[in-house]
Amino acid sequence: MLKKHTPPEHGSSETLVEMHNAGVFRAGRWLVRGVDLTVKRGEIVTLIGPNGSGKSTTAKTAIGVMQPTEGHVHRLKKLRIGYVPQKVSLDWTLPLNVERLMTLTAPASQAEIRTALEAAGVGHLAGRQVAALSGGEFQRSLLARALLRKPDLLVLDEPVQGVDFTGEVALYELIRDIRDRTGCGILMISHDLHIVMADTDTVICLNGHVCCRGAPQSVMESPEYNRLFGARAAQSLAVYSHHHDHTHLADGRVRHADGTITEHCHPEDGHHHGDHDHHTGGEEKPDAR
Ligand SMILES: Nc1ncnc2c1ncn2[C@@H]1O[C@H](COP(=O)(O)OP(=O)(O)OP(=O)(O)O)[C@@H](O)[C@H]1O
Repeated sequence: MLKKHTPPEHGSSETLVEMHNAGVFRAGRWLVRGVDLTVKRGEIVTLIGPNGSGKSTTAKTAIGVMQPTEGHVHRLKKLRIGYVPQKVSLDWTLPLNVERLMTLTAPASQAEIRTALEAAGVGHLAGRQVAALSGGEFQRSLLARALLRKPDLLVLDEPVQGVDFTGEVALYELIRDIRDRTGCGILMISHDLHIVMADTDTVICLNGHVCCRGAPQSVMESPEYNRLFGARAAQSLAVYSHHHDHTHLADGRVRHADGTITEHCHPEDGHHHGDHDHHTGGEEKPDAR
């Protein structure tokens, strides 16, 4: 199992990227305007907002894939960025295994690939055809590819797309663990409004401009958020926080809170009442039920 590092103190940590009053004008209109955003080392910032509200545009501008028309973007010198885009263009009819997927965009050694896949909880899938992966396994493989760069800043555009609720929860845990282990900063985009991970330090709600921002709880309660998404969305927006009471090992067996190991989960196994942390990486894989 990989060793966890204590996350750095957010207050004193280095700023990785900073946007001041950034605006992007394309095809005769402003896609976003007036965006202020900061991501520090060890911090998780989540962009939420409806379709077309400018979340991807903001993230791409933050990492330099798109240039702002007005305002400023400052990135730390020699910032290493790991980016998982919203869409990945792959020819799904061609044979491609996970190991090869890892080196499509940049070369990497076998050892680096193995370490990254294990860190993303998919070490056992190296030889698997990409077309045969589940939604969660595919997202984890993309995450592993981004980790290959040993990023200071990880930018994840809808990392839980195509993943069911429990898989989503497990992926959020993995993302938090990556932050804890590496101390990287994370800029994450979420289009699903029903769950924002508890470890998010700041939620920025976009609607062509910054509608509101703050800690997840304060955004949920803000009148701007409620006006934009309505009372129903506000009711369903949950801040996710829980402990697992069991751990899935790489060979498929399950280790329980009392240390016993069984072939499968017990029907009564829960996700909300454990008293120990759920671990990912190393010889263990996260609970992705
Ligand atoms: N290069 C571009 N030129 C013109 N319009 C663009 C460009 N890129 C994005 N847009 C438009 O800008 C708007 C914001 O797009 P963006 O992808 O940032 O939204 P989003 O909030 O990430 O949406 P979604 O939740 O659907 O992914 C959309 O209407 C999109 O069509």
